[in-house]
Amino acid sequence: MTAPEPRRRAVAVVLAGGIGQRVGRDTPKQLIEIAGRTIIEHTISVFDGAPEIDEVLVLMTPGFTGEVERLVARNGFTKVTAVLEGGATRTETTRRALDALAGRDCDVLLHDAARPLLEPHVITACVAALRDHPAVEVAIPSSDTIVVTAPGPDGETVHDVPDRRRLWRAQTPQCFRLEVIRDAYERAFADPGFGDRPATDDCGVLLRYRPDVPIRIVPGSELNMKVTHPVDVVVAETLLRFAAGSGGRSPAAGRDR
Ligand SMILES: Nc1ccn([C@@H]2O[C@H](COP(=O)(O)OP(=O)(O)OP(=O)(O)O)[C@@H](O)[C@H]2O)c(=O)n1
Ligand SMILES: C[C@](O)(CO)[C@H](O)COP(=O)(O)O
Repeated sequence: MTAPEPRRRAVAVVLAGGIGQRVGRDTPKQLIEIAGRTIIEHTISVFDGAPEIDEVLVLMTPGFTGEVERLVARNGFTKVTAVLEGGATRTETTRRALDALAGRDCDVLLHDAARPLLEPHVITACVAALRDHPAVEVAIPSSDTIVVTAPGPDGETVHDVPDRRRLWRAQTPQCFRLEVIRDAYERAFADPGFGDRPATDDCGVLLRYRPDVPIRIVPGSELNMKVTHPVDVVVAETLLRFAAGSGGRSPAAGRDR
């Protein structure tokens, strides 16, 4: 019997380079305090405490890296090796992270700082899936019907209603063998047409520039919401307090389509 291959080093990248325009506060939304800690502290804490994660890299909004370094020191997050400045878009922030890891032999888990409710079992499933798959996307089946629109004479009109059984909502982390996602990003940034259609996630960049690489789905969770709009701050706070008071029992249990 052959021994299983040792797993590669796993680096979590916390993407926190945004300003949180839609939440509309004076400071980046990842610095909003909910349930006793800032959003970014909740997020880093999940990775810092995950046995499968060897290292955490944080990309923060320019002007706020010192603030995050203070939070890292205050919490004693031992796996954080660097807090770097993010770029002007999420994609540029990802690229900076990938450049910082150039030449390393590792897997990378790219995660939105704005998803502070990530559950440890999802990280476990992602790292396990990376043993056999070069790319992994965390997603949940869509419980809403999704419609495709087209511009009509009086505004947007419904053009198509795709089969919901094949529709999923992408979350993060999105996880890759480093060399695979670095290659996709190099191709993307060399393509003058890359900016024509904004890339909203990293698996989308891989699909577009390395369509030969299959992307494996790992089930996410309704709990792993993204704090995007003002109401999400209230929802995330409620869920975090519930999770803290329920001994880890997930309020997302019982999800269905
Ligand atoms: N230049 C950017 C923009 C976004 N992000 C990060 O990507 C994640 C998802 O992005 P989003 O929710 O859109 O955050 P913001 O860009 O901050 O929000 P908004 O679009 O409302 O300004 C967030 O953790 C955000 O900090 C990033 O690292 N660098
Ligand atoms: C990556 C992502 O969270 C997957 O759902 C999402 O696309 C990020 O979008 P945003 O507009 O940058 O928040």
